[in-house]
Amino acid sequence: MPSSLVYKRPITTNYSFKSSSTLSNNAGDKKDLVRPVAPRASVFYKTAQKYSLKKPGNECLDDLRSRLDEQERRLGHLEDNRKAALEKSTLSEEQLRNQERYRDELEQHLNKLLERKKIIETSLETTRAKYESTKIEGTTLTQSIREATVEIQCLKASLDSQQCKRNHFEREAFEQQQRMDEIRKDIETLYRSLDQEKQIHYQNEKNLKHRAEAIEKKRLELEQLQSELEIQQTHIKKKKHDNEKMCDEMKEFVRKSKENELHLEDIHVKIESLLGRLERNREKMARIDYEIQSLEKEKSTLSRHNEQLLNEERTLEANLADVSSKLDSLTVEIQRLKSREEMILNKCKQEADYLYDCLQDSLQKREQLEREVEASHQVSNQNKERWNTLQKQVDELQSIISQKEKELEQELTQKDNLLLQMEQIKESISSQQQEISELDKLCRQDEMTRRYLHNLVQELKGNIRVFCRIRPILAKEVESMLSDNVISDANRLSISSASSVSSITSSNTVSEPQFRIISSNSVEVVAPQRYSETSKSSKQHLSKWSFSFDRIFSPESTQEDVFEEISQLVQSALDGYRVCIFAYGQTGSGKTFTMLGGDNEGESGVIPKSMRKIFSTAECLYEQNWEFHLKASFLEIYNETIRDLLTDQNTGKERNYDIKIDRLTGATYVVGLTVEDISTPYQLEKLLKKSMANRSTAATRCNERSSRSHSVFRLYISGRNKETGQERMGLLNLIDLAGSERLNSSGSTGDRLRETQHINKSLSALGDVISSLSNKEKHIPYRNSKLTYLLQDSLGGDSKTLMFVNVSPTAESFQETLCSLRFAQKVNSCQIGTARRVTKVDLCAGFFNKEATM
Ligand SMILES: Nc1ncnc2c1ncn2[C@@H]1O[C@H](COP(=O)(O)OP(=O)(O)OP(=O)(O)O)[C@@H](O)[C@H]1O
Repeated sequence: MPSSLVYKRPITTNYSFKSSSTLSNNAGDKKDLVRPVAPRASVFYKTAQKYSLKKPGNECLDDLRSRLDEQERRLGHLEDNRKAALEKSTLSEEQLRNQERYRDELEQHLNKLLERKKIIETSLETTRAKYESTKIEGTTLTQSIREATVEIQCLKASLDSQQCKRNHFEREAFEQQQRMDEIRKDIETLYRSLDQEKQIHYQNEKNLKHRAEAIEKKRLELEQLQSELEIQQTHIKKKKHDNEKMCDEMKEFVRKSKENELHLEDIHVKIESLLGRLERNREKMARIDYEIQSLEKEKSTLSRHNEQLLNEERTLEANLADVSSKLDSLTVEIQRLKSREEMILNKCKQEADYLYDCLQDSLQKREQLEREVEASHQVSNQNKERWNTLQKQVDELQSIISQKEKELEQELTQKDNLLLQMEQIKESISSQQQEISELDKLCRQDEMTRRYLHNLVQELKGNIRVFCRIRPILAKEVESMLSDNVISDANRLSISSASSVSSITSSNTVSEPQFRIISSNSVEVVAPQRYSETSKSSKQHLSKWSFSFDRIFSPESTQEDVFEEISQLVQSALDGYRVCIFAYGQTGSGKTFTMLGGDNEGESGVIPKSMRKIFSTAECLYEQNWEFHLKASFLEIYNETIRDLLTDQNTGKERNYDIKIDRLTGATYVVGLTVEDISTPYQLEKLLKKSMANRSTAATRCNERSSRSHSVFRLYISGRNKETGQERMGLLNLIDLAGSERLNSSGSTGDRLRETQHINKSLSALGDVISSLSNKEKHIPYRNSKLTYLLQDSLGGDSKTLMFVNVSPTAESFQETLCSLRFAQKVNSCQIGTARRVTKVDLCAGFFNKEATM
């Protein structure tokens, strides 16, 4: 509380609120509300200070005063605000609400003040009571109290006046509120009307635009129609001849023009309605212009639009005038076309007359045609008769067809029967196939029995057999006979080939020996005259000898005949036997020819033919699951020395090949000898050529190609049955022995003599071995020669041996022929045990391993 409190006393008598209209003008009179500080009050306050009136009642009064001042200020402020609100016609509701709030607050404050006044009154009464109770206080104090009560009364009066003011203010506020509401409503209506006007304006604008667009479209349509009219005009000009079409088009055009007229009338009506609307819009726009100045611009634009529309209307009217003028011209054209149509009608009448004449002619023609039809009826009757005959033929053909169909059915049934038969045949074929397979099995069994029987036959025939082959007289031998006057006429000789003579006629028996073949195994040899004379002189009286062998081949016998007989032996080698075939005879008797063959084609000998037989049989047996492997070696024994005919290293120096015997198997083998695998006949041919090239030959007096050595071809055959597991080990020895002539007849000396001695020694050793075997001696002299030692495993009880005794038919060779035949006779009389098949022991493998490694 300030020490000098300023009290602003309100006017109690002359204070009154001015009206809102006057308030604004008398804003400066607000100062009148503040009055100078009353001297009595200051005295009161001074006395109050003096008496230290710092009591609750004084404080409240001060507080009340300050509040009253504050209220006065607020009221003044409110007054100012109200004036401002009044000045501002667009006072917001918020402000009004604030004012109302302020008014409410003021009311509340007034209520509070009244309450506090009551409180203060009560407090004053209490203080008064206190004053009275204390009595200490002076009369001034009571006076002051009275003044205070006066003051309070003043305050009450001021409060009353304030209440009056408040009521007046409230009334003013209510009136203001009412005015404000009215203003607000007016503003709202103004806004609404503005919006409506805007909408109407926009709508009018849109309508105007639409109308303008429609007018534009119509204008374009009119232009298009105009162009169409022009096109139609040109079309009419071009197609004058087509009247009907033109008329239609014209009608169409007229119709369209009428439609256009109607369209134009519609447009006129629309334009009129638009004008009415425009008028209304103008009125509206005038009203809007009156109300809103901003719409004036739009009004001007609308007026411009109106002007444009008016212009368009004028142009449309002008177009319409053009169209109407064109219509007039078109009507003129139509009239012209009508006149043309009349002309055409006249022409048509003329044509009708012409056609009538033509009709008359056609009637005449018709009568003529009717006559022709009658004639054709007659023809058709004839055709009917013909048709009937054809029908009969057709019936006959149908009967034939039905007959054929029956035949076809029969054939079909036959076909079915045949099919059934085929099925039966198929079944029988399958059964036959089964039978064939069974027969195959039987065949294999038969093959087994065949081998057994073949072996038995071989055994019955004897394990060593002798075939005698008499070679023919050679061409060169005939020439020498002629030159020597041994024979006088060459025509008596039957020449079988360029190089040989097959036979000599009986009249020639004087000078040449004769071989009279009694049967297939016996031959009678008649000595030549020369030999008979010498034998008489030497007291030998025999002139003919008979010999029996297993088979005798005449000079006419071919290589095939010979091989046919020995092929069974070759088969034995495949069956697992050891077979030994050798050719014996003097030089030039045909040993090499028999074993290897001649120079000409078709003269292949035993060795190549045996190989072919073995290959073909091996192939056949392959089907019975037999697999064969062949290996071959080729050697010669020359002067008791072994030479490898398959080696490439013939340096000229003789290498000593030793013959060994495998103790386990009894097989002989040559240590270090070449053994080659043979899988094709070509390989064998190559091998034979190579061996022939390596074979040593030397010309002798007897035969310029005489071989002076024994050649031994050994073929090792190992076979195995994949199915049964059976194994067979065969060995085929094919030996071309050296010439067996005696020393006296060969006339050899030196090296040739030594060769002959070795040959004779080995051949006599062979004879000894055979005779020992035949005599079943304990000791068989195999070791006496390299040949017998080598053939130890193939000459004996376990092997099959065949000896060819080759003889020459010449008189010069007769002595040697006799010797050979005698030797062969001895061999043929030998019985050398039973052959045994090698099945388990790998004889060939023993040969291969040892011969190849040592
Ligand atoms: N059966 C035959 N048919 C035709 N010509 C044969 C016949 N046998 C042998 N010759 C011919 O007789 C000649 C002598 O035959 P080959 O050379 O075979 O006798 P060889 O006994 O082998 O003599 P060597 O002991 O000297 O070898 C050959 O020219 C041969 O062509």
